[in-house]
Amino acid sequence: MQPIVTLTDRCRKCYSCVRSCPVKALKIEKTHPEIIFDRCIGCGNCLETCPQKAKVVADKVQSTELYLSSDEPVIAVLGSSFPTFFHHVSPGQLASGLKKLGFAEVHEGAYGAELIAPAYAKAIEASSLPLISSHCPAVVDLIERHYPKLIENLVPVVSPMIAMGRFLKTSHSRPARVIYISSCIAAKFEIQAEDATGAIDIVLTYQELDAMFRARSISLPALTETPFDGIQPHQGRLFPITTGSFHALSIATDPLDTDVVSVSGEVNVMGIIGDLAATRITPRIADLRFCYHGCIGSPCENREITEFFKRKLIINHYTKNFPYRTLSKYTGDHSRPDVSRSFQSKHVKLPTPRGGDIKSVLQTTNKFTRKDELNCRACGYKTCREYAVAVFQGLANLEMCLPYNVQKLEEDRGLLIQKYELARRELEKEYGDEFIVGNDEKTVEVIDLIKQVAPTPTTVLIRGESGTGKELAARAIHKYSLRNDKPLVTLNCTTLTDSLLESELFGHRKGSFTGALADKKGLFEAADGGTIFLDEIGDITPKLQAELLRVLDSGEVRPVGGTQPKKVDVRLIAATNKNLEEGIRNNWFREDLFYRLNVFAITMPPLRERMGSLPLLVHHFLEKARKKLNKNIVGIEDRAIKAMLQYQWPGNIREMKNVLERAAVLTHDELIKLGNLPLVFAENYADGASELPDLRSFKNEREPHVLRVEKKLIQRYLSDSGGNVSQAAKLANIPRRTFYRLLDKHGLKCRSENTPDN
Ligand SMILES: Nc1ncnc2c1ncn2[C@@H]1O[C@H](COP(=O)(O)OP(=O)(O)OP(=O)(O)O)[C@@H](O)[C@H]1O
Repeated sequence: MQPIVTLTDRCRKCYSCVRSCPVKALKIEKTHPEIIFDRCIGCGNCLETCPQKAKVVADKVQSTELYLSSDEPVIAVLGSSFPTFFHHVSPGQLASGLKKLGFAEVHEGAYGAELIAPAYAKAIEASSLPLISSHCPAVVDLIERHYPKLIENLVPVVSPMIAMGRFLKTSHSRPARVIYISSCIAAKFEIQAEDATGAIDIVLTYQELDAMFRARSISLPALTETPFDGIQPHQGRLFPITTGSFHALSIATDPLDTDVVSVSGEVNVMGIIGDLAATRITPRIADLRFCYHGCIGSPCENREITEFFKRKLIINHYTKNFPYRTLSKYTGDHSRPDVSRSFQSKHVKLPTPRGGDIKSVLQTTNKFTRKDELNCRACGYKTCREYAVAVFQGLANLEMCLPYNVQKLEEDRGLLIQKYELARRELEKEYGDEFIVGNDEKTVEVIDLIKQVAPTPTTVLIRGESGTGKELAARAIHKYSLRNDKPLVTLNCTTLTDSLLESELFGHRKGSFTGALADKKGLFEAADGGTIFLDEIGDITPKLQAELLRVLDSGEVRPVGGTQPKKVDVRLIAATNKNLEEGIRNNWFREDLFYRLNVFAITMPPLRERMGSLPLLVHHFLEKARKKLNKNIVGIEDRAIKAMLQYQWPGNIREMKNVLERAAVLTHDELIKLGNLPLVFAENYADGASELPDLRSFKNEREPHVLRVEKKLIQRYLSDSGGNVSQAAKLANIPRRTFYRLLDKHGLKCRSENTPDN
């Protein structure tokens, strides 16, 4: 497992980590920036700067506990900055706490600096090249991964931590585990490096150790002191503070000496590395530490006290004496461990952009001239060009450019407003100011019910066959309710899958399922204060039925993947053309939900039961068609209305609306004629004509017969021509276009220009 992990659900893509990463070791994935460990130097900046704490140190407490519960002795080594983190207790109390946790021995890591000091002296003596200290693992990684040219300048010696590990492991006759406790994130990476593996088993942070004490209810201030077990360090204790490494490593310095430089902190280190790489400077030794103020300034250090106080604590610790009972195995005539180390290039070359590549990325993000390059750094890169290179190399993506995104959002917003406006106009056309048209007994009854229930908060279940005006009724209820200044949100439950429907209704939290890229409000929330209309309620699954029932009972919605419920004030209107009672009997609809919905039921009568309103409806729909088609239609002939009255309508009013719209399209007159209606009307009309004495006239009676003969003739020509329309038209001696018109008029189709199917 890598030492740093990303908690993707916490990430809010603010790019703080990208901004703070000195080597741009982050690749932007869909939901979060992911660390590219081949480039990462383990400086821990991303941990420190993430406002959401989405980047965290991989937990090593569990693996430590596992070692502690094994038969092997486990040795604790306290990093040299430990007095700054555990400054409220004495070193002896800390040692007692560690023993209570089960550690067999406690050592000071500062001794490691003393172990490597002679090797440093030798290296400095022998080298003709400017040397770079190799005790800071972040600096080593920086050189190995990003400045391989400087590898030969690294002091070929391990860090104090690895020296300690090697020392302890070689001093033990039987296998022992070594846990190093420090504030250094890079140390967690260092123990995985090929040339350093095996010396240290786990690097724990001070915070992790503190958590172990708390988990076991060990109160350090209440403990009596226990002596340390290793060799007591001296000047090594100064190692964590700036320039302290000179004392610790016995490097002679003089303030006037430009041959020895000591630098700490990212900006200074990056600067000096640049100078060294460009051979602008050639000191004898450059002592570099990536953290500001040295090892007491690392990301996992105690942030509650200042660096000045920490420095004082380290110096106090250096001058103080505390109990040590050095085990004999460490004092004997043992050999010093091998502290040599080699380094290799771990540089991964990224693709280099060519001439036009950068320009094309810049242009994609609306940067056409130098002036357009704002270099605002919101993406995390210093300049737009640096960012464009990162996009080209696949590290960054276009979404990261804030000015581009703002502009895009503005444009999208404009487009959405346009689309919304179009959709609104369409709805307006469809339902608009329209109220339920009709003066027959059943329609009047329905209108009365609507007027009664509308101003109340009662849930309404609208039932009726397809196209009988259920949605129209729902809109009327909302319109006449006290909520009409708030939204009416409608949803057709058949159009979505179960899971999408759930998230559509109740919303979802980011990451709750694939594709949930951000938090989303559900329709219940969108309808807060208003009305929600759930059409085709009979189509929702039992799981969703249960959830809906819960919402209706509690008045609270819980987004998918969320834990916090939210109160909503929504009036529910549901509609269905299904037989819900049958659903209860056959177990596809919950009885409790049915009663919850069926508080007030309105059944929309089918058209066949509203024939008294047919003339009114006809005029209403013709008026709509007139507006829609922008055609001057003044009315409809009596015969057509009578034919419509005679027709055996199913229940669907929409069908009648469509018949009239089609007629309005076909007519060349200002008047809709019987002939403009589908043939079946004329045929029916003829069959029932005897019942309509006032319509008897030669002309009226002749028309349906003529139509029938016309249809038969067309069918015969088609059959004689083997279904070929051009040939059929020739046989009939009429233009092809006229033949096609006749086919359309009689509802005839030619099978791929072959045989008629009617
Ligand atoms: N009484 C009426 N007055 C005016 N227009 C009506 C009437 N009844 C239905 N309509 C019109 O018929 C069409 C179908 O109505 P609506 O969509 O409300 O029916 P529905 O029962 O909800 O249909 P579905 O079952 O297909 O969802 C709409 O264009 C509507 O305006």
